[in-house]
Formats: sequence, C-alpha cells, structure tokens
Amino acid sequence: MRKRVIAGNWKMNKTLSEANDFIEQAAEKAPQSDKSEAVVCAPFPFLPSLVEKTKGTEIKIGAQNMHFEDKGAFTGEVSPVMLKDLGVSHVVLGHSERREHFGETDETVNKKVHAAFTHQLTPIVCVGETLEQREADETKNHVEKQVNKALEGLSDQQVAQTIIAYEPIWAIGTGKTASSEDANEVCSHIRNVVGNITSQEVADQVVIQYGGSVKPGNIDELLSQSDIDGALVGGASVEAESYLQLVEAGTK
Ligand SMILES: O=C(CO)COP(=O)(O)O
Repeated sequence: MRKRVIAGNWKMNKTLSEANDFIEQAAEKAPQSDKSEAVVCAPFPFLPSLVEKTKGTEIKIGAQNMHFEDKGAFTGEVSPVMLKDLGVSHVVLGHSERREHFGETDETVNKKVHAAFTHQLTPIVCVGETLEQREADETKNHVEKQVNKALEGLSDQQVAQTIIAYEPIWAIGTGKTASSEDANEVCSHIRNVVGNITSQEVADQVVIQYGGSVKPGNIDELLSQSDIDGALVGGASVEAESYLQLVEAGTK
C-alpha cells in the first residue's frame, strides 16, 4: 500500500514571520496518519526555522531546488549537504518554473536526483507538458522522456523512493485542473514507464502526485483515482487553513 504525500510548494511567497505563523498553526493541527504524509516546501531562508518548529510533529520540510554539487564556486546556489545538515527531508527538483526561467534541463534534474539520494533527501521530481504538447497529443511521449532521463542510473531501491509529480504546465496557477481521469491516465502511464525501467514491484511502490490548481474542493476527486497518490500544491498551500484541509483529505 503506497503512502500518500501531500506537499505544499510555497514558491517565492511569504516573509519569515508569515512562514512561522503558518507552521505554528499547521504543526499544531496536522492530523497523525498512517495513510498520508504532509510536507511543506519553502524558500531557503525559512528552512532552519521551519525545521525547528516541526520537530516531533506530523509535518516534514522540503526545499524547492538545490545544486547537484556538494560545495564549491557556485555563487548563489544551495547544496544538498546544506539542506541535509539543516534537517530538510524533501527537495522539489525540475519544477517547470525552474525549467522555464532558470535553465533546468533533464540532465541537471538527473544529476540532482542522484545528489539527493547521496545525501538521503527524498526527491520530488516534476514532469509535465505544455498546452501545445497536449494539443499535439505529445503528452505521454514528453512525460515518458522526462521520467526516463530523471531516473537514469538510479538503483531500483532509489527509484522506489522517488516521488514523481505530474504537473501539466497549462494547469499550474491557472485555475484549470486536468480532469481527474486525464490526470490519472498520465500518472498511470508514468507508473508503466517506471515499470519498464525497473519492475512492476518497484512501479507499485512509487508515489505519483498530481499538481496544477489542486484545492480543497477538487482534491478528493483527484485522490480517488487509482494512480494518483498525492498532490503538489502551489496557491492553495500558502494559507494554513487551506493547506490543512488538503492534508486532511490525504488521510481519508
Ligand atoms: O506548481 C505547482 C506546484 O508545484 C502548482 O501550482 P498551483 O497549485 O498554484 O496551480
């Protein structure tokens, strides 16, 4: 039985005091569950405080990116060693916004996934198609290529521990959600792709999230699908009340 993972991605939002207020509320109220895990992926400056405030609670803290090298002359970058040392558990890799605005490629995503495992961080690898690709019926091919490249060279055990987030780019921040059936069809394809590079047993263990305009009003429907094991949520994860509703949905 796969555990669900409900992860908030705050993107570039909040001040430190807002982040602290959120986490105090969320950590106090987050339900204990064997079925689901709750993660908050926050901007780098907030991570030490958020990790400290969530110790012994149900919430885990993730970063939104990292470099693949341990250290060195990479001005402005943050390494996996630094994240691990802070007590961060998850890291979002290859988000479409990083691919679009910051030159992230399938190759750098693959290097970062390897680096995450070297430092015992759980990668949340984002894949997804543009509207043009969807309209040209290229969704499955595109996502398949992204998944194959991201997972290249990993052991079966590492693949089994990777979280894959299917985020159609046209559904991010637009209020347009993929229908739960369409989202499930792609998530199921991703599971088959993982099965082809590893085994059915490994594919059955991989957590596959959907992301793109997920809200308290549509998460139940999405989670009811066979191959959707959680959500990666932007806008609706920024306020504690809404985030807690999403986390609660994961436990049902
Ligand atoms: O990009 C996303 C999460 O990583 C999705 O963002 P929204 O939930 O705001 O559409």
